[in-house]
Amino acid sequence: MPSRVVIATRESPLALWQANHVKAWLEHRYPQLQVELLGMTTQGDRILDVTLNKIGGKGLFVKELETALAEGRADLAVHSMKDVPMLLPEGFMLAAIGEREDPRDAFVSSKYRHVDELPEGSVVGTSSLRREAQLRARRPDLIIKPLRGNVGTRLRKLDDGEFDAIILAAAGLKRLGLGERIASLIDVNDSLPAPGQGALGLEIRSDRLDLLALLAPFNDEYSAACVTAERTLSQRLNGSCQVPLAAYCTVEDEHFLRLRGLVAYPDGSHSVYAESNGTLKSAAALGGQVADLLRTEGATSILQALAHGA
Ligand SMILES: NCc1[nH]cc(CCC(=O)O)c1CC(=O)O
Repeated sequence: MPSRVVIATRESPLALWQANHVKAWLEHRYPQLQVELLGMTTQGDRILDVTLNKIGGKGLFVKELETALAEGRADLAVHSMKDVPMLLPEGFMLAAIGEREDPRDAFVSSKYRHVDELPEGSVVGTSSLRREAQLRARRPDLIIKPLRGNVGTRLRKLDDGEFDAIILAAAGLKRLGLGERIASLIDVNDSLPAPGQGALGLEIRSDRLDLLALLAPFNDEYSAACVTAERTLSQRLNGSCQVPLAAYCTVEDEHFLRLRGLVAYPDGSHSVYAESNGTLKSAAALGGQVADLLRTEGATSILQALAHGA
């Protein structure tokens, strides 16, 4: 067992909170272990002026961290599972997926309590095609404008009056102690969450078996099964940030999984939905099954239309 571990982390307040959360867990579990953070700025943090969807998506936030692992400057990286590509590069693996925080999207506004209270033509900030599509389906009158930056930046833009409301992940706000900014939590059936939303994952180099044993107890069996089902669904449909795709899995009565999936046109005009149940042990198969159901319902034509710039 190592005597010291270094955690590679982005330097946004949320990333630092998450890295410190894992550091505290390690120190509590292994009192002899020395734990340090290695902060770094990723390409995704640097390019703030372009909508991420257009420039390569999720990988931008994890690549620099993986380089630090590859070069031995750090031992593990802590990620929001929502930002982790389904296929990790050769030589890397997830050692554990922790217990999930609230997976819902949050409606944030100081003027209105709920999406339904927004007057016609209100301006809502989100850069997520998934959130946009589901919001437009319910409220075609809203004006949806892009919103980038870390959680603090996004809240500042709301406070500056650029938007009447914004949509953020509840998990990030709660972790940062900003839960009081949530006007209301959006029901998962109105805004089906992104694959992995609210869950933390620990990434290591595949050859670090010593770390695997150390980190295994961080894994939460239920959260890991759900995130596996959601991410498999996404992968089977070639999901990425460019695709308005939602996948949300819950554990029903302790040993059954219920996986819901949705693919939608960003303009909210049309969407397909599917769900199915499976066992805890067959999470990946369940992901594949719901992906197949979505294809049967017409997901492929939506995805093709989007790929061709519709
Ligand atoms: N896309 C950025 C991102 N990645 C993870 C979270 C929130 C925390 C989580 O889902 O674990 C956020 C912010 C947001 O979507 O509001």
